[in-house]
Amino acid sequence: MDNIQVFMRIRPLSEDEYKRDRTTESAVRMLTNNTVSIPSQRTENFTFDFVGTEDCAQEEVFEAVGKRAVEQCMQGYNGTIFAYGQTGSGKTFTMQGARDEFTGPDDELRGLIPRCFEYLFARIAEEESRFSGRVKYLCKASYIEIYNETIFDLLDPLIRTCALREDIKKGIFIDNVTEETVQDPNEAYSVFVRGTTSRHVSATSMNRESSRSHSVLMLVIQSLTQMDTGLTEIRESKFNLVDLAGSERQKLANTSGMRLKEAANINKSLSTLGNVINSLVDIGNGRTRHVNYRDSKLTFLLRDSLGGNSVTFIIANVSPALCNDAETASTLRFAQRAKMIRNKAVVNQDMQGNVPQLQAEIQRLKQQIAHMRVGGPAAFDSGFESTLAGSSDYTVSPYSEPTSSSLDNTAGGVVVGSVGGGLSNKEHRTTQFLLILAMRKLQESERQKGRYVEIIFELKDSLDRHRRQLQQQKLVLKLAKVEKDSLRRNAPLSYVVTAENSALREEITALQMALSAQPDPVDLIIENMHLQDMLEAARTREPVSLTLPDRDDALEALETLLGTKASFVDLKSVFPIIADDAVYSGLEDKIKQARHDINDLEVQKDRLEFQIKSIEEDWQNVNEGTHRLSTATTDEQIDSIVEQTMDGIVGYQARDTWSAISSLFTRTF
Ligand SMILES: Nc1ncnc2c1ncn2[C@@H]1O[C@H](COP(=O)(O)OP(=O)(O)OP(=O)(O)O)[C@@H](O)[C@H]1O
Repeated sequence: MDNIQVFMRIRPLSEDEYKRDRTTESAVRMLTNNTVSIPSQRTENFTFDFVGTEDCAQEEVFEAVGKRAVEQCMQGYNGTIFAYGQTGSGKTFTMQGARDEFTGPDDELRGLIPRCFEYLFARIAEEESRFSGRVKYLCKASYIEIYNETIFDLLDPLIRTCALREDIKKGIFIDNVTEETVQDPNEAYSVFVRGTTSRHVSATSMNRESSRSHSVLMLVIQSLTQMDTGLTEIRESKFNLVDLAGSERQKLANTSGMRLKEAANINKSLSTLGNVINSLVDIGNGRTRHVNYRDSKLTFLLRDSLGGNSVTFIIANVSPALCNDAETASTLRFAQRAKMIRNKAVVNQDMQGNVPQLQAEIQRLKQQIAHMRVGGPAAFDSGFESTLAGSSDYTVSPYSEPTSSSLDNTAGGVVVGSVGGGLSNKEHRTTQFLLILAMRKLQESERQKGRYVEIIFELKDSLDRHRRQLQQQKLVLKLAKVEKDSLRRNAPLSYVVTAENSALREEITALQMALSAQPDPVDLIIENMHLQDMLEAARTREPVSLTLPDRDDALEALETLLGTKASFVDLKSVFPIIADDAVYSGLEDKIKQARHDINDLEVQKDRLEFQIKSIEEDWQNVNEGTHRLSTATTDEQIDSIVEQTMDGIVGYQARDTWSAISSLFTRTF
C-alpha cells in the first residue's frame, strides 16, 4: 500500500497574465522545497512529494515521475500519471511537450509521454539482453478521448465511440478499442501523434477545444519469462498517461444546447473525480464509504488508478499569476486530498505451462514442504534455482522493490522467518521465492474478493438508486391519481363551467350572426329615404275613392277585358282601389301572360281534337276492313279489301294493327 504521489508544477508567467497582473510577483509562495502556500487566498500550507518551480525542466519532471512510473510498470505493476490543472496551466506541455512539436529525442522541451516511450523501450532492450532471450516483452498502445461522457477511439480512422465493460477476470476494459503493437519509441511516438491529430480533427469538427475533453494514452506491457522448468511466467501491467480536461468549473449560466451539455458533463466528471477522492480519503481515515466510480466514465475507466491496483502519480499544474490564484488554490487543495489516497499495487503475474509441467512443479513443491517440515535437505529440481541464479537482482516484491538480498527475510512485506537449518543459501532463497509467489496468489485472490465486494456495493447502490427512482415515480403517479380524483369529485362544478362556457360560446356565435345579419346602416338610410319619398308621394296624390266597385260590375269588366285580347289592360281604371302603380303594372303583366297561355292552350286543344278524330276514323276503317275480310270469298277480294283499308288508315299504330289482323286471314279458296 502506498499513497498517490503528487508532483506540483508551476509554469512560467505568461505575457497575458503579466499584462493583467502588471507584476511578476508569484501567487505561490515557496515555504520549503516541497511546501507552498497561496498568501492571497489565505490558504493552509500544501506539502507535496515534489514541487517544480517555473524553471523546472522537462527532464526533471521525467526523473521524478515518468522514470519511476516506467520502472514500476516494468516490474508488473499498473501505473498511471494524471495531469491535473486549470486550462492553460501546462498539462499538455508537461505530458506531451511544447504543443504540436515532436522534434525527437534531442528536443529538450519534449514532455513525459515521449520520454516515457524512450525510457520504456530502452529498459525493455536491457532486460531482454540481460536474460539472453528468456524474457520477451510485448507492448500495445491504445489512445482514447472522453468527451461529453462518450469514449472516442483516437486510433480508429473513424474515431469510433466505444463502450466501457467490466469483467471479473479482465477488470474494467474498453470494448473493441484499437490496440496497436509498438516495438520501439518511434512506433509508439507515431501512434501517439496519429491519435493527437485525430483529437484535433474531432475537436475542430465538433467545434470545441481539446481542454474540454480528457485524453488517455494506454500502454499494455506484457513480459513472458521462460523458466528452466518449462513454465512461463507472465506479467502484465497497464500504464495510463492521462491529460485531464481543464479543472475550472464550467459556467452553466448563459449556456445552452450542446455547450450546456458539454459543460455539465465536464463538471460531472471532475466532481465525480473529486467525490471519488473524498470517499477514498475517508476510507483511508477508517470510515466506511462507498466509492461511486461508476458516476463518470473517467473514474470508472481509471478505477484501479484511484485507490486500486496501481502506482499513481498526479501532476498538479498551476499558473503563478495573481489573477489565477483562486484556481491555483483549488488545484492544490484537490492535489493535497488526492495525496492522502492509498493504493494497493500488486504485481500482475501468472504462471503458464502444460499439465505435466504443472504437475511436476506441484510435486516438487510438495517435496520441498515435506522436507522443510522434517528439517531435512530439500530435493530441488534445478529449474527455479538456475533461473534465480541467472538473475541475482531479480525484483519480486511488490512496491518495496526488494532485491535478492531482501528476499532473505521478507515476502511482500510478510516476514517468512527461518525455513529449516538444513537448507543451503540457494535453497533458502528459492523456497522464499516460492513463498512470495504463494503470497502474491493470496493477495491476488484477496484483491479479487475486494473487487467482488465492490461490485456488490455498486450493484446495491444502483439498486438503491433504481428503488429511489421507482419511489419517486410512484409518488408522481399517486399525485396524478389524487389530482384526477379531486377533478372527478369536482365534476358538477366543472360541468357547470363547461356548460356555461359552451353556452357563452353559442351566445357569442348567435350575437355575431345577428350582428352580421343586421342591415347595413347605408341600406337603412336609403330605405328610409325611399319610404319618405313614398309617403310624400302618397300625400300629394289625388284622394282616391275607397268605395269598392260592385262585384258583378267588376267581373263583367274583367271578362270584357280578357275578351278584348287587347295588348294593354288598364286595370287601374277597372280597379281604382289599388293605390300603387307598381302593383297595377305587375298585375297587368300577369294578366298578359295568362292571356298568352290561354291562346297556346286553345291551339293545343284544336290539334288534339284533330288527332282524336283521325284515330277514331282509323279504328273505324280497321273495323270495317275486318268485317269485310270475314265476308270475302276469293283471294282477289281479300287482297283488294286489305289494300283499300290500308289506304284509308293514317296512324302508324292502326296500320300495324291492320297488318296483323289481315295476316290472320289465310287464302284457302
Ligand atoms: N513549464 C512550462 N514552460 C514553458 N511554457 C509552458 C510551460 N507550461 C505551459 N507552458 C505554455 O503555456 C501554454 C499553456 O500550456 P498548455 O497548453 O500545456 O496548458 P493546458 O493545461 O494543457 O491547457 P488546456 O487545458 O487548454 O489543454 C502553452 O503555450 C505552453 O507552451
